[in-house]
Amino acid sequence: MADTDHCCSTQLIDGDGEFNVVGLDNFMRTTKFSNCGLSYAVVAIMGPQSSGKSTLLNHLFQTNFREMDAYRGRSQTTKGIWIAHCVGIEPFTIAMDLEGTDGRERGEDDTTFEKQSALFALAIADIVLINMWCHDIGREQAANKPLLKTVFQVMMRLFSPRKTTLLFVIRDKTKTPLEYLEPILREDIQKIWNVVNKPAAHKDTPLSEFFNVEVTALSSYEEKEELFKEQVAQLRQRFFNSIYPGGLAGDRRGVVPASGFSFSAQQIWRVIKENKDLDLPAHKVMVATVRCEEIANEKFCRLSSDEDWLALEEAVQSGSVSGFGRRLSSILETYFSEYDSEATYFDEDVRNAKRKHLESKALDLVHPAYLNLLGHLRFKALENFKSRLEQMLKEGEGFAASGRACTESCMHEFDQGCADAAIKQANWDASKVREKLQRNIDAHILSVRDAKLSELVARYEEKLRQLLCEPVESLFDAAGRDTWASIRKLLRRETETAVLEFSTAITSFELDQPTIESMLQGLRDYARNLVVKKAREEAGKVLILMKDRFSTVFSHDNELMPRVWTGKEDIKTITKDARAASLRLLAVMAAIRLDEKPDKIENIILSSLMEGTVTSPDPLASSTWEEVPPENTLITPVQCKSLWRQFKSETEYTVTQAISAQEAYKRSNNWLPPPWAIVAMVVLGFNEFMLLLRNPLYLMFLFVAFLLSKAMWVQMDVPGQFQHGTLAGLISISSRFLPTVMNLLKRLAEEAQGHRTPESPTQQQSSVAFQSFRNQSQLNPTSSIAQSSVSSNVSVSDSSVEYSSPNLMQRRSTKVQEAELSQ
Ligand SMILES: Nc1nc2c(ncn2[C@@H]2O[C@H](COP(=O)(O)OP(=O)(O)OP(=O)(O)O)[C@@H](O)[C@H]2O)c(=O)[nH]1
Repeated sequence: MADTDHCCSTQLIDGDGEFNVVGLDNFMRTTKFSNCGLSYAVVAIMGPQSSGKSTLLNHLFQTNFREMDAYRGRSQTTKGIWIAHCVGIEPFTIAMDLEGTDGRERGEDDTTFEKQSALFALAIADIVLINMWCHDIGREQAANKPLLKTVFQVMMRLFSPRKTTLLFVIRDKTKTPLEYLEPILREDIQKIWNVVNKPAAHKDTPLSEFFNVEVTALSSYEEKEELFKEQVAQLRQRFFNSIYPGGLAGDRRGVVPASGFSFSAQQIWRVIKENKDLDLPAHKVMVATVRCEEIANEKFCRLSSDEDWLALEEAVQSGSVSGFGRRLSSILETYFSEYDSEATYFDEDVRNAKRKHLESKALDLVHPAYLNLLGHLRFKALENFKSRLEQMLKEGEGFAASGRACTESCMHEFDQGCADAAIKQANWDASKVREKLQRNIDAHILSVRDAKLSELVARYEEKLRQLLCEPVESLFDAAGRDTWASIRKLLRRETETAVLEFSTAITSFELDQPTIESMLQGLRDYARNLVVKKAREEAGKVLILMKDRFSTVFSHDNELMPRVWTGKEDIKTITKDARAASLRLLAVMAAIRLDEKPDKIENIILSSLMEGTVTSPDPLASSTWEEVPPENTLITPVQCKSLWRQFKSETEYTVTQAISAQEAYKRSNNWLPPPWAIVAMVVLGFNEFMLLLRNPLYLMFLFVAFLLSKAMWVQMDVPGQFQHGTLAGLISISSRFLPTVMNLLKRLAEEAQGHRTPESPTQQQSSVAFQSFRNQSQLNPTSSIAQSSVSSNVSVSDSSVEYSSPNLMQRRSTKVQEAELSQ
């Protein structure tokens, strides 16, 4: 199919009824017809074949429709329907040249091209020129009669006619003036209208309801060409501003916007060809629907690939973007307003519905970026909150006040960010993200608060631990009647001080009263548990403590001086006292008495174990103490009993040792021979005694020997050495002094012989050792005594050393040494 047979005209529908979509689109593009909106008019011409239709259009609108060559005779030249742009006429006007009618009636068959094209022209055109020969007016067999009948009949098939202007152009007018011709023509038209079959709804509808009838007459183009052109030029003027009120098509209805013209024309022709009724209002809605959708889709596609939008979307991926809302609003506005301007002339309801759809799609497209941005804003606000809170807390601000201030500032910043991100086209709701931020902030505050409070609690717990543990341990070490009272007092004092300080420290957290109470109670419980734990620890080593107590009492006198078992001591009483002291310690350790409730544990223990009072039933044959709840019991009565047995068996050795030491001491002090031996010595040695008295040299020798013996006696602590038995004493003394004495005697012998030989290295060493010992003795006269005292005490408390812990041993040794040194 040829698109453009003439340079400016386009075949819209060919002789076979094929619609030239490409040609029409090309026409619309080249003439920029699509941009005309509603400001355009369509002028169609119909009439008998070779009645000069193309000639008239060409002269009227400066178009170039093909005309018949007059010299080649009358034959049909125009096939199908052609269109052309009427250059120079405002508004944009399209001329439509229809194939000529053949002047014969074809019955009621609507499928002929003649009727189809007539219906198409009536549905599309605002003005229809009916070309007719002047001599046909008033004639019964006029060629235009079937044409008019066709026009009126098809008009009935349009549900809502467009009020088309029918401009009757009388060709080859005679001298008869138009004033005479027009009424005859109108009468002819009315007659035809009257006989046309009309639907019941339009039975009495006047012609004027459907048509504006205008009549004009032109002289013959062939015979009076100049006059013809003059009249055509005048007629042309009537097509200027034809669509405005008062114009040829001033009261037209149901115009399809120019951008929908192509689609509309195609659809109309399709419906006509399918021989269906042409519901113009429905068609208009359909055209609007299709076109608005097309426009909306096109806008959406362009928005999706808009460079500004893509840049914005990318920027939002990596962080917050300032001015997001303003920039996005502007981008969206561009496409929405383009849609509005392009769809403005389409059916309002359809247009609005499609706009909403476009908005919804566009907003769906950009909404993720908005959410992304809100995510950044939320993250940023939360991070700012964290750092600000930390800073304020570092500066010493109160916790709750800092939390409030930081929350307020960060939420305000977030709100500002949201306002900046908001777009004009939608009322996006940031409240969910805001709530999430608030939740995040609250959770952070809570976690920081918990951490700070835990830190504070730990600090006070550590403080309590330091204030309570050692003093409590020390009180247990010195366990006595007042131990638990002292512990209670200590616990109360330190706990209340700590609680007071702690409650002041947590004021800035502005906690609710129940929480404060629970925390303070927690601290009190902690302190109490510390003491309980310590008490359990000490109770766990009660046997050692008892033995330690026993040793302390047993091995020291009332002035805490180490005992020397001289034989005068009442070991039985001392043992009893020491055991009683140990049992009192056991009684102290047997139960926790933090609640100041009196009990009879000490009485029970002392009477049952110490005094051996037998009562029935045995108060110690139980696993609970009377008046003491099980959780406060540290050592059950039964355990006390078994501990006592173990204690007694383990301390027995100490007592035995003490008795042995006492007997040894007695033996070592009783060194004089028996009286009968002394008498025998005096009787038998009388002569020798007298010899000594008579010889002063012997007397002097005896005196010197006595002094030396005495010195050695004292120096070597001979009685002390013999405390452990005679043999041990002899070995100890001989091992210490024999080499020295031997050397001394050797030297004396050598000197007596007068042979002074050089000293051997061994002799030199011995001499130096002897000298050092003497010096030491002179410098620290007590050291040897102290040494011997310590060794004696260690021997007494052997058993206690065996069971005591190292520090206890050290403590004991130190105590003993100190006491001895001060002595
Ligand atoms: N008598 C007379 N002849 C005319 C007039 N105008 C044009 N013609 C002649 O009529 C013949 C047909 O002219 P067209 O303009 O081709 O007529 P048409 O109606 O377009 O023809 P089809 O499209 O084939 O139906 C030509 O030879 C014209 O010169 C006129 O006003 N009077």
